[in-house]
Amino acid sequence: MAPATPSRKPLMAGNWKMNNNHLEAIALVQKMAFALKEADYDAVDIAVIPPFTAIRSVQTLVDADRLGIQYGAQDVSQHASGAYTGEISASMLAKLKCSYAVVGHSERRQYHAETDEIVNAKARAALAADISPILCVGEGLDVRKAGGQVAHVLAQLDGGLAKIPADQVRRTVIAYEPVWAIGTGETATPKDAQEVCAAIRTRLAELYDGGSADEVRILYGGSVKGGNIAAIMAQDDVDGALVGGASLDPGEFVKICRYRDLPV
Ligand SMILES: O=C[C@H](O)COP(=O)(O)O
Repeated sequence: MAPATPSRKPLMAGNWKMNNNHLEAIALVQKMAFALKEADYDAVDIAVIPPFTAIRSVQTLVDADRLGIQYGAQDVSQHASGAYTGEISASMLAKLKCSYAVVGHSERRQYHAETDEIVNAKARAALAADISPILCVGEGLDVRKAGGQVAHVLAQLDGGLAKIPADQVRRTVIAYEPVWAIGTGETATPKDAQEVCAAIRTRLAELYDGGSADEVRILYGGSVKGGNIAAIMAQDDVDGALVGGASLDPGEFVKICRYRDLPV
């Protein structure tokens, strides 16, 4: 597919998962902000995805210091409001000025039995609140070994994007995260990542149109670190990364954001 265009500004999103209380979150964002320069924000969208309990603290810090760091949530309810104990609605996240909500992360699919239908409802709830969903897709090791990764991922994509119109898909971010590469130290090769990300973009063009497909950012996730990000970002259809473990280390995450300075 076509190489990245200026309309696809790269996105580096740090998914902290269940790490960092609100005080630790403030300290981590302060360290990142101290290291990041204006030119970094110009080149790349940089986001942190803290636990719900830390979002308000991150917002306060970002607002007070006028930081260029964006932020989002790790999940969002499919419901608008009501008797859903423990859930957080998209409008609540919008009130905290979240730019993103991760939906369908493999850990949610695996430990909370989230289906493509639920993931789709969450993505639509986020979009209705003007929040960009980061829709995660990815195959397990058994599927990869059988060579079924593209079919598996495209089925998740079709399900996750159901009833989302073209004007909204442009604001959606897709994250390709092979489950076998998450937190394992195993990274997909750049070629593996490109194969699936290119297939995702081709499917977007089939479901919508070439223009929309060209605008959607497709991230890679799975053991991304400073040592492998440059080669991953050199792939035509990879527009950024959803970073887990390495995003907890401000020095490493800033290095990832500055992938252009690293050798491929
Ligand atoms: O959301 C992030 C991904 O699950 C990747 O996590 P990881 O970088 O720790 O492998």
